[in-house]
Amino acid sequence: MSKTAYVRTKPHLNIGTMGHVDHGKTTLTAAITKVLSERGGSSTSYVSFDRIDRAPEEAQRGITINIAHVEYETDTRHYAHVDMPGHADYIKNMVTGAAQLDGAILVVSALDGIMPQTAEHVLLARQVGVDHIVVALNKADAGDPELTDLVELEVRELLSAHGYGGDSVPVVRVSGLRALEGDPRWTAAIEGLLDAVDTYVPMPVRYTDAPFLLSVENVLTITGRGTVVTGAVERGTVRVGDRVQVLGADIETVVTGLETFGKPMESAEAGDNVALLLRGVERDRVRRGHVVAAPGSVTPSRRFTAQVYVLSAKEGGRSTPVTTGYRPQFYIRTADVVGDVDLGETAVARPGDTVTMTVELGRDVPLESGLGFAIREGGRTVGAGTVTGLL
Ligand SMILES: Nc1nc2c(ncn2[C@@H]2O[C@H](COP(=O)(O)OP(=O)(O)OP(=O)(O)O)[C@@H](O)[C@H]2O)c(=O)[nH]1
Ligand SMILES: [Mg+2]
Repeated sequence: MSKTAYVRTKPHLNIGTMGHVDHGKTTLTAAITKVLSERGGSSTSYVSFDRIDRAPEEAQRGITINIAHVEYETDTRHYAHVDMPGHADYIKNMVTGAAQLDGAILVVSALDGIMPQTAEHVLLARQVGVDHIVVALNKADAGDPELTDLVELEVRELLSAHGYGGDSVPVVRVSGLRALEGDPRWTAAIEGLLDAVDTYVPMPVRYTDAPFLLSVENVLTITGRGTVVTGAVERGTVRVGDRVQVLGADIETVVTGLETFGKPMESAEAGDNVALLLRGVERDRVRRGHVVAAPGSVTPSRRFTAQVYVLSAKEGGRSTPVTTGYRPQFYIRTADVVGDVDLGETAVARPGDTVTMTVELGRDVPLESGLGFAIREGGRTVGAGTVTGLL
């Protein structure tokens, strides 16, 4: 563990790259850190492509599987950036990662245009509450300008169709590859992209005064120190020495260490990406999807009413209706839980319908009105909903 403490000098935001497989998300992520690391006065370190795509399984298959986090700093902000997987199988990770995003960079290859996962990621971003998207039209070095114009129109239309105001969304033509090579035209384009992110993605409201809550994304063991959970602080503040409850594991313990990007910190607040060292907790007691919270501040439950949009077949959803007794997976914060659907008098929900339903989950999870979730079945997203009441 590094000894240099994290110093909060600029507002912190969580953003990430999303988009179809091979459109250049990881290359662009590396290019952003390179351009910023070479800019005077920035504390950003360059993170190479290989270090972002680093899990052994990823190198073998050449696709991003786990969500990689990098950090960088512009003149006005500190960003944690998740490089999200493009492959359809890894949407589950994407749901987890995107849930914490204040904004996203949608990467679209100027050569290929909109592909199935481009559309799916925009839809998911909407569902998990990402309100601001900036588009990187990547591979602009290789694309024909007129075709690139068409791709831009297409992307704006897609964004408008999902309520993102496609006419006003910044679309920046970039080349992650050429910027990594240091070509001045394309490093300038990366600067332009970052300016668009700085100005277009607003600083979100952070609920720092609320009781602490963090949904566990990952669990690790640090030899000699104990069990660490990682994730984004959803609300509140946590300090070293604070008592916390781990919902799902039924444990109450004390936070004995706090870190962000390998740097120790005294206190973490809403929006921060952190690792929490938990006293005396065995590694296998805690899992992704559990929630760490201020003791007594949340009560898990399993029955709720929800407003749900059932995706149409065109959006990658089902082609047949959903009926009472349907039993899909519910993705709530970082949890993935099976649930029974009761449609009451409606009885049938057709693809494309918005319906009210009652859900009974397979286990208790912290729920509250207004919480968003995704419904998945057989590896694809089939619905998106919001909790309207607890039963
Ligand atoms: N010409 C050109 N090629 C690029 C550019 N950016 C990326 N590529 C190439 O496109 C391929 C895919 O790039 P990645 O960065 O791995 O794409 P990705 O979106 O992260 O892919 P997944 O993580 O598997 O979804 C690689 O061969 C890159 O070298 C670019 O700006 N211009
Ligand atoms: Mg990648």
